[in-house]
Amino acid sequence: MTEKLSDTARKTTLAPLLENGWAMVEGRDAISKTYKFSDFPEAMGFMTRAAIWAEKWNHHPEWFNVYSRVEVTLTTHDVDGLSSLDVKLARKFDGLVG
Ligand SMILES: C[C@H](O)[C@H](O)[C@H]1CNC2=NC(N)=NC(=O)C2=N1
Repeated sequence: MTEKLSDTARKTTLAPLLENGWAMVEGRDAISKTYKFSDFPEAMGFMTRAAIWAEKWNHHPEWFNVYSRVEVTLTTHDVDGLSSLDVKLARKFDGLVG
């Protein structure tokens, strides 16, 4: 059962992401990050690898791509806000580029 992130979890698990390029989305309980790549194939490579994890975990990003830029927004629609699944996916996405 997915639940909204508790205040404690926000301090312990969300805070490090917010120091690593993720930001709260204004007016929503969601986080976003813009990844920059060298070109379109690199951006698509990231999206393809990210999509495999999203599908595996049944947790899907909202995202927008233009050429080498990928803007990712994560939130959990089922709880209308952030959950541990968003933290898990954000960490995975950062790991794919790291
Ligand atoms: C029915 C299906 O399990 C749900 O719609 C899943 C799919 N992917 C999802 N992705 C995200 N980001 N939030 C959800 O609540 C969600 N729910």
